[in-house]
Amino acid sequence: MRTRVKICGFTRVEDAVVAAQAGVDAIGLVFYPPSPRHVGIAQAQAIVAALPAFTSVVALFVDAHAEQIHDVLAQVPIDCLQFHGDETPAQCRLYNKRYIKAVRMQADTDVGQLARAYHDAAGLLLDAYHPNAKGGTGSTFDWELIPPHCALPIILAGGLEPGNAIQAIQAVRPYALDVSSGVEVDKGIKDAQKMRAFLKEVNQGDTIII
Ligand SMILES: O=C(O)c1ccccc1N[C@@H]1O[C@H](COP(=O)(O)O)[C@@H](O)[C@H]1O
Repeated sequence: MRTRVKICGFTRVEDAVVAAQAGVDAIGLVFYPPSPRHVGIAQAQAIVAALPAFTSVVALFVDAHAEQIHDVLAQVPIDCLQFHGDETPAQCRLYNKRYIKAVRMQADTDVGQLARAYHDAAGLLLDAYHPNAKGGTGSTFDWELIPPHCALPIILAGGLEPGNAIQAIQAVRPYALDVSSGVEVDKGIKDAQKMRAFLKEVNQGDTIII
C-alpha cells in the first residue's frame, strides 16, 4: 500500500493549490491561535474552495472548546479532525467526524494502550515531544519507540523533510507521513520545491519497499 501524505499548516491558497497539484492526499489547517500557522474561518474557506476533488481537509485543534470546533465545522468543509492536545476519547467523539489523535512520544509512551483507548480513531499520529510546544516544532523523535504492530493506522510526524522521508518509510512503514516545518520557507509559508521533493521521495520510498 502506498504511503499517504498530509502537509499541514497552510495559510496561503497558492501553497495549498501547489500541494494538491503535486499529489498530496490531505492538507492540514491549524485552528490553534498560539500557532504561527493559525488560520481564521475566512482564510480556511478560501483555501478549501481552491482545492480539487479528492484532496482531504484536516482541521487541527489543541484542547479547543467544543463551541470553537462546532463553529469551524459549521462553516468550513472539513473531512477529518486532528486533536493535538490532551483531548480524551470521549471529547474526540463529540463531533460525529472522523478523527486523528496525536500523541507526543516519550520514552514511556504506551502506543498499544493509546490505540485501545482511541480505538475508533481513523489514525494515531505520532509526533515529537517538546516541553513547551504542542507540535509543529520540526523535531524528530526516536522511531524505535514505535511498536512494530498497532491496531490503528500510524501517521508519522515530527521533523520530516525531503531527505528523511525514505528513511522514515523504511524504518516505520507508516500508513502516512505528516509534515509541516520541513516543507516551509517560513512558518506557515510553504516552499513549492520542498513540497514536490517530499512527495517525490515518498513515491521513491514506496517503490523501494515494493
Ligand atoms: O503546525 C503547528 O503550528 C502545530 C501547532 C500545534 C500542534 C501541532 C502543530 N503541527 C503539527 O505538528 C506535527 C509536526 O510538525 P513538524 O513537521 O515537525 O513541523 C504535524 O503533525 C503538524 O500537523
